[in-house]
Amino acid sequence: MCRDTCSYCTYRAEPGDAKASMMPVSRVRELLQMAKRYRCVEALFVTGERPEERYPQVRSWLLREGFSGTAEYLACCSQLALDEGLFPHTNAGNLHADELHLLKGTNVSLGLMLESSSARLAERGMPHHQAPSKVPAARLEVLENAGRLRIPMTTGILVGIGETSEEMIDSILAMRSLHERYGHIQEIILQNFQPEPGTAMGRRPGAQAAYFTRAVALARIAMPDMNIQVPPNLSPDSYQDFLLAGINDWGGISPITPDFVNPEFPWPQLARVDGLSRAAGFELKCRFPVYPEFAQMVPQDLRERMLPMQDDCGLVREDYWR
Ligand SMILES: O=c1nc2n(C[C@H](O)[C@H](O)[C@H](O)CO)c3cc(O)ccc3cc-2c(=O)[nH]1
Ligand SMILES: C[C@H]1O[C@@H](n2cnc3c(N)ncnc32)[C@H](O)[C@@H]1O
Ligand code: MET
Ligand code: SF4
Repeated sequence: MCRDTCSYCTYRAEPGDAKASMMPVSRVRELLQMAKRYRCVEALFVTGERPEERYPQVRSWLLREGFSGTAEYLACCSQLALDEGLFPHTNAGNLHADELHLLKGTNVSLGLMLESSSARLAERGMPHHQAPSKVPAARLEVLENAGRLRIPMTTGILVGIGETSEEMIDSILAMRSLHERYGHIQEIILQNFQPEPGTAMGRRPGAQAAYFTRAVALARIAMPDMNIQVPPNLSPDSYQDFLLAGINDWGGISPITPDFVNPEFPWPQLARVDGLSRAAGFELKCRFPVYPEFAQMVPQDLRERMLPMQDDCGLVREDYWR
């Protein structure tokens, strides 16, 4: 559940919908244990935006479980992940500075998509009209607070939701400026919009492949040293285009859970991603949810947990699982 209503989102639910529930902590623990058995490294926590502000049912559920809000619940889940030997990365939308500070204690990095720097997309008839958290000034403020708190951040844009190409370019430059000011953007995701059945934008065309690939190339040209990710499940036929355009990251692939944000898009086989990356001249490696060059921003107790699994480059040791 979520206090926002983005026109492209199939993830959010209203109380009473079949899929509307917060995952009980016991279920979270179960999934984490399964994830460890499947050799996962990262636990990605994603929630709606402050659902307790909109729905009393959510607030009472959280209180019954012993949490003052979604952020406390996520801090608890993140600690469980650490206890099971996984490394948490949380994206709960806009968080207050005290909540960012709380989650920095258990997360090696946090995520918040800028989506777009265009305020026009929040006007009537546009995808963010009913999503106050997606007003660019609000998102930029959270990303700046994260910079002041020295939290390694993953951000990104959603491409093809009705922005003009000028607005798409401005969004790339806005992310670059953030990083120039605070030096905390560890990674940028370029996510292509895919229409989800049943949503307000369900009958719109998805991001055009050529336009999206050009956005990727522009991001690479604007930020030669940035880590740039395209999720592999949303464009299964264009891997080599993205590699040529300049990405160096495929994001997470889960062996145990679907992509709850785009449930129609199955995760690819690792062997296929590996094979296509290799054919384009790249080597697929396993990373932690914090890039090595940002690890010094991570609290020392968390950093120490990574040490036994790390190779000389700060990536996950190839022989760790043998
Ligand atoms: O590296 C990240 N990947 C994130 N991803 C990317 C994910 O790995 C997938 O590649 C895409 O969601 C594909 O739909 C998310 C996926 C979700 O299903 C929901 C939220 C996110 C948010 C992040 C994030 O904060 N950081
Ligand atoms: C978790 C992230 O998933 C993205 N997201 C939400 N809905 C969609 C969709 N229909 N298609 C592609 N990406 C989407 C947003 O960018 C959000 O921040
Ligand atoms: N609700 C948050 C956001 O839109 C987290 C991901 S969307 C499922 O930023
Ligand atoms: S994309 Fe995130 S903020 Fe928007 S409705 Fe979905 S869960 Fe809420």
